[in-house]
Amino acid sequence: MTAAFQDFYPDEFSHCYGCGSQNPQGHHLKSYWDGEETIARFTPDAKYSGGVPEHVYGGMVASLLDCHGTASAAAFTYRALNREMGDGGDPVRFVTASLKVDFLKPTPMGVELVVRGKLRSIDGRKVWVDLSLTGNDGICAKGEMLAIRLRT
Ligand SMILES: CCCCC/C=C\C/C=C\C/C=C\C/C=C\CCCC(=O)SCCNC(=O)CCNC(=O)[C@H](O)C(C)(C)COP(=O)(O)OP(=O)(O)OC[C@H]1O[C@@H](n2cnc3c(N)ncnc32)[C@H](O)[C@@H]1OP(=O)(O)O
Repeated sequence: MTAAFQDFYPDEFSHCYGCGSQNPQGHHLKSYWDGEETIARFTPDAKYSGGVPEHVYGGMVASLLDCHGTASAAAFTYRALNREMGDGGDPVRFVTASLKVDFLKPTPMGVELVVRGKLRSIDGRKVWVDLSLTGNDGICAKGEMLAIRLRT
């Protein structure tokens, strides 16, 4: 089975509520390559409802974009450096500096959501990632992330 980007986070940095393997209460989001883009799939539990039970609340949408975006920034950088995650070299780790979310329409509850990441540009430690979240009827939210590579 293909490893997710988050599977390469060391345990001590894997406590993120959205994507950390060491957080038993967390969502454990997993991100993968999909050609030149990245992809993650997630079906929120019914308790993450918005104003009505049929819709997912905006914080969950932002959280999915956030965690998928930072993982994608790392993946895009490894690929740009012609490296593989877990290659034993200097780790490439990112945190979110800025995340803009446009909520285009309500995000449906009870269906698998698909989060996609596309590299816009890399400039030194700064990586811009374009994000989208799709429900069963098209794109519900778009995101623009600036991720910053942590100094090692
Ligand atoms: C943040 C905690 C650090 C501890 C985490 C430790 C380890 C993490 C390890 C691995 C990560 C692995 C997995 C990630 C897991 C989950 C991630 C989930 C996603 C998140 O949930 S993550 C949490 C939310 N996230 C934060 O909690 C960040 C708080 N923040 C900071 O920790 C600093 O702010 C930082 C590091 C971002 C930058 O600090 P810094 O000192 O390294 O760099 P500096 O300030 O020099 O910025 C360098 C260049 O970025 C430009 N720049 C910076 N910020 C900008 C902004 N907002 N808008 C436009 N441009 C900006 C500057 O203008 C400059 O540009 P230029 O080079 O052109 O001058």
